Amino acid sequence: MKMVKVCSPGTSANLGPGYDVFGLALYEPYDTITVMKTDDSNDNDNKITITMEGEKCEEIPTDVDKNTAGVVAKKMMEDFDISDNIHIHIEKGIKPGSGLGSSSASCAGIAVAMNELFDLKLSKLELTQYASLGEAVAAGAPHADNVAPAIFGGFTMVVGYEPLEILHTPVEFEVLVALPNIQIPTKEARELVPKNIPIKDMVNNVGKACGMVYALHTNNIELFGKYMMHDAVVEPCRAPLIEGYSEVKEKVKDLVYGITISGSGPAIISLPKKEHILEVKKIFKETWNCPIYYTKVGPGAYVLESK
Ligand SMILES: Nc1ncnc2c1ncn2[C@@H]1O[C@H](COP(=O)(O)OP(=O)(O)O)[C@@H](O)[C@H]1O
Ligand SMILES: N[C@@H](CCOP(=O)(O)O)C(=O)O
Repeated sequence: MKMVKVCSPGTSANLGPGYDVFGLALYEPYDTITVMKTDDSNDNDNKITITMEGEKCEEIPTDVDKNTAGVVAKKMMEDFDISDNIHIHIEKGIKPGSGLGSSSASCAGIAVAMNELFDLKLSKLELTQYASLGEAVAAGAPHADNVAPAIFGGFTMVVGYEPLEILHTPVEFEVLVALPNIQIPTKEARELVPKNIPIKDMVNNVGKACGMVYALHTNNIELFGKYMMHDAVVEPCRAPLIEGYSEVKEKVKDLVYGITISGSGPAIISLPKKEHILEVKKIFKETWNCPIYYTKVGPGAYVLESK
């Protein structure tokens, strides 16, 4: 095999009270990652080269140690004694700094592509472990709540980091996502998260997060959305970064099942009530005049082509 092309989804992490734990894979937007064996060796005698096209790609480093895909590919090559030269091409469909797991789509996509190209036979958990190394470069911490759904698809919970433990539930529902035209680097947004929290906020978040899992397993989207809106810890610190968000949340709270900041923002994820979709879209458009994705929960990264 000489090349593999993978589709790697955008993801929405946290979902309110599930900071660094909950994540959802989306059908749209997505990145496409191609990795190919090459005979070229470049000036730095580096075995990996990277090119990019698409959403704001001019802002993303192509240096192997700074690009999230490069970091993951390099570590996999070291661990499996891979001596081929490779070239990675990323078609960026997810704007960086979006809150839709742009950096992690590249991490997850390259892990899946390398696994296929070199027939490594890694499990999804092992792929998630490799992919989270790339997140450390983008966000300053190897948080796995984006890479887990990007690999497993559906809804995922990172129930432990050391060792990494993921629980996965396939779910089916629609989401309406607004992507306001600002960029919020995850690294900076993580600095706003309080280092200590009052016990009552911890009790609130654990309670609401448990309620969301119960709601998923009893197919109760209404309950899931209701609890998703009640993060007492992280959302209050980040909401001021997104102009208009608090007002929009108030305006649409009865028109959707739930609404919250996606990841570290600025994307906003909502669970729409079918009969109010147009009204909610209009409110998003009037406030942010920005791209809107009406999509649904989707699969994890998958191979599009290999030859
Ligand atoms: N392959 C990549 N795709 C996207 N961003 C990358 C990539 N490699 C490095 N980065 C860096 O990661 C940061 C974007 O990640 P992040 O702030 O987590 O945004 P998002 O919420 O969209 O994932 C930017 O500084 C970007 O330059
Ligand atoms: N749990 C992380 C999730 C960041 O998601 P992203 O899509 O903004 O990268 C956080 O909230 O910092």
